[in-house]
Amino acid sequence: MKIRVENITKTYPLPKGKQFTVLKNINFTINEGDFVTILGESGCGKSTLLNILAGLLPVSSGEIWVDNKKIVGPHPSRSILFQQPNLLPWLSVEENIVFGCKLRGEVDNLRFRANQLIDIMGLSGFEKVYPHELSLGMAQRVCLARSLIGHPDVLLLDEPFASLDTFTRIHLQEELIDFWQVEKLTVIFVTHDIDEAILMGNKVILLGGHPSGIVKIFDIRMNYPRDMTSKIFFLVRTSVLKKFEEAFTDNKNLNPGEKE
Ligand SMILES: Nc1ncnc2c1ncn2[C@@H]1O[C@H](COP(=O)(O)OP(=O)(O)OP(=O)(O)O)[C@@H](O)[C@H]1O
Repeated sequence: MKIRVENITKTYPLPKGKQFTVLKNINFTINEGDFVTILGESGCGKSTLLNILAGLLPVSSGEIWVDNKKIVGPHPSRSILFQQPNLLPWLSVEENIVFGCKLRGEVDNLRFRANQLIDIMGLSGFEKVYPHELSLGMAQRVCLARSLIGHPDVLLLDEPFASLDTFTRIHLQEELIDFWQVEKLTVIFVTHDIDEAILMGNKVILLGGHPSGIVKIFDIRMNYPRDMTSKIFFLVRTSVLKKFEEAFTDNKNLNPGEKE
């Protein structure tokens, strides 16, 4: 399964007939099994791009293809995880995890799969617990389990660990990498954290400019698990930062809030 993003532009309507173009002429390809991180400064349109890939937002122009099918809306084969946990408060941990599958009637092996994920996510013993009794990190693990239970082909994550403490974040980053390697998922992960982008992605798509375009796509050829203190990590980080600074300098005369 291959995702082709062909020349997409996204313009938001503003009051008084004005428009704001956030993304312009975006082209890239994601291969099956890639772990792609989308990196860029706050407000550059990362969430917009992810929501478009999820089929939750329409493009203004351009097309996105999954194999030979055009994305025209959301689909269970593309699962999305947001920054803040969004569990249903009246359902327990296990009920939250299986909720979407039950709704779609995908009940084969559901309990087995739920138990597997509960185990992998370190939630054993918390199956009957309700969301208000969970820490933020645990709630996000439940959301991750919920987004994985339907065997999605593509997992889309919007800064999923940004609000977590350092230790929980490191733990969940490791778990996600392990899961991606075992299940051979395609992952698209939005972050504004350069270290997280390089730590996790085999490809880093750097966004920049106003409106945002692709500054560069980096192939990160480092083995997993990656070591942030290694020399190679430092060198990759430096080259990503350099590109980001070049893009920023190229655009510095533009007003970041420029509206059309
Ligand atoms: N519905 C909307 N209408 C108008 N403008 C919007 C809308 N949604 C987002 N924007 C604007 O589009 C730009 C990009 O927003 P987006 O949330 O995609 O950026 P981001 O890179 O994900 O930011 P962050 O890292 O802070 O989450 C911002 O300037 C935002 O204000």
